[in-house]
Amino acid sequence: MRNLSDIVASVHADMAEHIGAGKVADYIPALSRVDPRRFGLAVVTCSGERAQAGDANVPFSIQSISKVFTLTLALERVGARLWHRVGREPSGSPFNSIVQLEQERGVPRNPFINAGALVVTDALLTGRTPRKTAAEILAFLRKCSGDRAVAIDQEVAGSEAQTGFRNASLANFIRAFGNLKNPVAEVLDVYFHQCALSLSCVQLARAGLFLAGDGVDPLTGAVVCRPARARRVKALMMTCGHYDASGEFAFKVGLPGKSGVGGGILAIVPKQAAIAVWSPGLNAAGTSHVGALALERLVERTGWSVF
Ligand SMILES: NC(=O)CC[C@H](N)C(=O)O
Repeated sequence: MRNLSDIVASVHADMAEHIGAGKVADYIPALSRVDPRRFGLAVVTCSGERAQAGDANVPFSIQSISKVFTLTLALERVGARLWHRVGREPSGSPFNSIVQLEQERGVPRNPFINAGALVVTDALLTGRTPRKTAAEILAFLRKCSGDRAVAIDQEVAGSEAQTGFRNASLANFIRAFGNLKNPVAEVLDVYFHQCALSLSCVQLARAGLFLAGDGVDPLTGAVVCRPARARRVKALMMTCGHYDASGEFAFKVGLPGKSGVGGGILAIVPKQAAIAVWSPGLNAAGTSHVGALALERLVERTGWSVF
C-alpha cells in the first residue's frame, strides 16, 4: 500500500469533479446554509497514523451519526435488554418512515432508523433529566474524541425541535404501544440535541476509533465497551447504517458505516482505522453522495473492504 497521506490526497483530488453534487438538506436553515462545495476527509489508524484532506477540521452537524454513540452508551447502561425494545434487522425504508411501526407494534426495526433511535434515547433518559442526558451524550463524544471542544450546536437543536413533526409522530406512536417510558417531549428534546452534535472529520474519526479497536481506544487503552458490543454495533452499521441504501453502501464500500443528513459518514475498518468524510450534498437515501464516492475510492486504494 502506498503511504496513507498520499492515498487520502489522491482521493481528495479525484473528488474535485464531483464536489457540489447531491442535494443539501434544507429542512432547517442551519443545514441549508452550508456550502455544498465543502469536502473533508480524515483517517486515523489504530497505530496512531493520521491523514486528512480538505475541510477536515471544520465542524459540521453529525445528525444521525450520533445514533452510533447513543446505541453504544445505551447498551453499556441497560445491556441486552435493549433488544426487547428495538430490533436488529434492516428496514428497507427511509430513515423517518412510520409504516412498519404499526405492523410491528411499536418495536422499531433497528436502532439507526429514527424510530429505533428514539427508543435508544428513551433508554438513556430513564432516571435522568433531559438536560443531564444530553450532557452525558456530549461528555461521551468528548471522551471518545479526546477533545473537550466538541459541542452541541444550539441553533440546530432549536430548529430540529421546530420542524420535528415526523419525529414527534414517531415518538407518540411508539409511546402509544408502551415502548417509550419517558414523556415524549423529553425524549424528543434529548434526540434533537444529539442530532445537533457538531464535530469535524478529524474529531469524528477519532471518536469512532474505539469501534475499530474492539471497544478499546487503541491510542489511550481506555475501555469504552466490551469487544462483543463493539462487534455488534459495527454489524448494525453494516446492515442498517444507511437505511434503504445500506445494501448499496455495503456493495460499493464494504465497511460498517453510518450516515447523517448533515453530509457526514463515519466508517470503521475493523482492527485498523476509523474514517470520517463530509460533503453536504445527499443522495435520495440521505447519505452524502460525494462522501460515499470518496469512501469507495479510499477502500479501493487501501484494500480496506471487509469482504
Ligand atoms: N438521517 C438523519 O441524519 C436524520 C436526522 C434528523 N435530525 C432527523 O431526525 O430527521
